[in-house]
Amino acid sequence: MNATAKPLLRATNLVKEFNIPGTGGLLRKPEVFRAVDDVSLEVYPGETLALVGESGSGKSTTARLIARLMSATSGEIEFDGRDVSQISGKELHEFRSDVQVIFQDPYSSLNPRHTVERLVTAPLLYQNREVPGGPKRYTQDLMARVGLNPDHSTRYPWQFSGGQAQRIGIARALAVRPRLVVADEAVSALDVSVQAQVINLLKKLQREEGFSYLFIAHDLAVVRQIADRLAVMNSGRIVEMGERDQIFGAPQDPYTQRLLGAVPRIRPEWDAARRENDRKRHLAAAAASEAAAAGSDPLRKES
Ligand SMILES: Nc1ncnc2c1ncn2[C@@H]1O[C@H](COP(=O)(O)OP(=O)(O)OP(=O)(O)O)[C@@H](O)[C@H]1O
Repeated sequence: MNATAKPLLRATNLVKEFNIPGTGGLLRKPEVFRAVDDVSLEVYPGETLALVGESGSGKSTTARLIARLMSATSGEIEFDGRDVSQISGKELHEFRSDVQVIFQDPYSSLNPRHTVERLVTAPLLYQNREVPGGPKRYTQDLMARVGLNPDHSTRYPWQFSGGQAQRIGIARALAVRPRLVVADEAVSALDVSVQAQVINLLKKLQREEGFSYLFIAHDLAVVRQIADRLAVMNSGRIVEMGERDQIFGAPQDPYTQRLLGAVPRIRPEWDAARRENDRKRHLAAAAASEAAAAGSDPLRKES
């Protein structure tokens, strides 16, 4: 990375703690679990920073803090030189044009009752922004850009395959011309061949638009194809950060060495439980995102 470039995003000493019910009976006090523990990172204009680590290492929570879908317990987030850690209302709306999220499961993050046209133009309409050329034309142009048939703009998400539905999610993220796209396991649910096509699409769109990615993934083969730099997370902390080739070629931290040496395998039943858990969390996050775009601040509702 160019040492003189200014970061687009800077997160400093981010901490997120969750209260979890205590074990051992009703009278036990809740315990505090620190999911994100003093995370600092920077994302530069036009680059892809991949956040990698095993399941539960805190990647998604970090992504949500950065996208302001969840409030941090402490720490700071600067976007384009401005502190956005505490913004709300109109400022938070504006921030949502700059930072968009693509979720893992398009079927649960896209409202099944809305047509592609409504889904794709909603972020603009929420922000009272004009839809250039009108909703239909704008949607169709975006659909063509993400490799979907523009004639299908009046269809619903469930009428598309998984890979196509994820392209709708990508089109929706692009509709507001963001400067940072947070891709949270955006290709993890797709078959390998579809995955490769969507990764190529994500790279092409970045070349065309010049935005940055914070790319959350546990699959190192995927990360290798897309990342410029990597930040490796373990138990809520970043244990190593650097250029992709340097980390893949000569990982320094023992955890990174283990991660690269043995991609963790999980039993199918655990995977199913994890996906269900993911699905619920993504639904909640998508609802929070829609509520935020619609004008209410989801952070106020958070316990
Ligand atoms: N709302 C919540 N309440 C309590 N604990 C949570 C909550 N969200 C996440 N966690 C916990 O925080 C830890 C980090 O979760 P996170 O989803 O950020 O990890 P991850 O690296 O993205 O893993 P995965 O790929 O499985 O989602 C996990 O132990 C998770 O169970």
